[in-house]
Amino acid sequence: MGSYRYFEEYNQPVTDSLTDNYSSILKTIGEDTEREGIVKTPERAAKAIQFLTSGNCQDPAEILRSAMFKESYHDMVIVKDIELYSLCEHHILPFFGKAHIAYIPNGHIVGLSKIPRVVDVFARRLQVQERLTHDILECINDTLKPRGVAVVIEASHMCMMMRGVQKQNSVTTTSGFRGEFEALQTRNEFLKLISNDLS
Ligand SMILES: Nc1nc2c(ncn2[C@@H]2O[C@H](COP(=O)(O)OP(=O)(O)OP(=O)(O)O)[C@@H](O)[C@H]2O)c(=O)[nH]1
Ligand SMILES: [Zn+2]
Repeated sequence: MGSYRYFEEYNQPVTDSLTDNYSSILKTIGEDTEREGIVKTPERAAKAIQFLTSGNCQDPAEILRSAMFKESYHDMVIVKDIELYSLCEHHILPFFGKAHIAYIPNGHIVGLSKIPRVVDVFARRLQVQERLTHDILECINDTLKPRGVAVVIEASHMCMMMRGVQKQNSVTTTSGFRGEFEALQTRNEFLKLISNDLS
């Protein structure tokens, strides 16, 4: 691990406050908060939601800057099939899927693991898929200043599956392109490579 500090500990006053709130939610939906299986649930949920929103207090640009290396390689770098789990800001229900990210270096490459870490920082916030896509795109563009950057996210939304419209198989795709990926040929090369079509 580089010098950057990732999520390590829960904030006790925040945990206490969330625990009280989850306890009243459970009572409101008719649960007995003293029964064995549930007695510790408010605290567990308090910790879970802190972890799932921990990206709010992390700086993704700092993560990238912590592992940027001077290098003359100037062809496409693709990290694909990065699994992501986020929470939709409308229902606080999960959406999950994959991110595919590419950039074309402009004097600097970045430590490969830092790309999924940036995805996690933006995913661990209340999000919509469109903003998540652009957050990742702009962060890599502004920090690494590559010749181009591309982000594609494919995700399923639990708020459309477990409730509401109840569609189990729909997948939402969002994308963003900057710099050299705005040219059709480069963009198509990236899209072909992430589609597993290597012919
Ligand atoms: N654009 C976008 N919409 C999202 C995302 N996540 C959830 N939504 C949508 O947010 C919308 C909120 O609409 P509302 O009509 O206020 O909420 P609702 O009554 O719960 O809507 P239904 O889900 O249709 O029952 C819904 O259409 C959701 O499908 C996202 O990442 N991007
Ligand atoms: Zn939702």
